Amino acid sequence: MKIQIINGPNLNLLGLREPSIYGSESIDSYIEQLKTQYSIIEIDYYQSNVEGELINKLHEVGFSYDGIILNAGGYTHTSVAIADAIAAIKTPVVEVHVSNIYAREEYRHVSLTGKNCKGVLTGFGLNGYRLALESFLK
Ligand SMILES: O=C1C[C@@](O)(C(=O)O)C[C@@H](O)[C@@H]1O
Repeated sequence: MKIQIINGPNLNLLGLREPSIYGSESIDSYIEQLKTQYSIIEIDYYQSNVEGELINKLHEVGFSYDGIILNAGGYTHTSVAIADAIAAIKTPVVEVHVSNIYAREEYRHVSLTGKNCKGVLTGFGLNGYRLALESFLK
């Protein structure tokens, strides 16, 4: 089984960025733990701060991988183009947010991308990535 994790803008700074909201664990060490814990799954990790690069990655893996876990960061609330890319590909996408977007500013309550996803996990911290991974095993 091949799973692609895609993180969008500012998520390279997880661990450093607003730790009261996003926690203090770095994403790189978290991904390493996931790879160790789920060694039977091929887990690839990609991060970009650039909208078009996220779309290119969705196209690249979206016809061959078994699942995509996407945290599009702030683009979640603004990007028609990423929502269209999710609709265009074959691989199911699970959307993840580290924070609970519904408990935050009103402009974060709308996810343009979530509608085209298999499901959305929000507010479980970094554990959301593991829960999303588990959802592909069932
Ligand atoms: O960059 C992010 C991170 C986020 O996607 C999350 O993981 O909680 C929530 C978004 O509103 C925000 O812009």
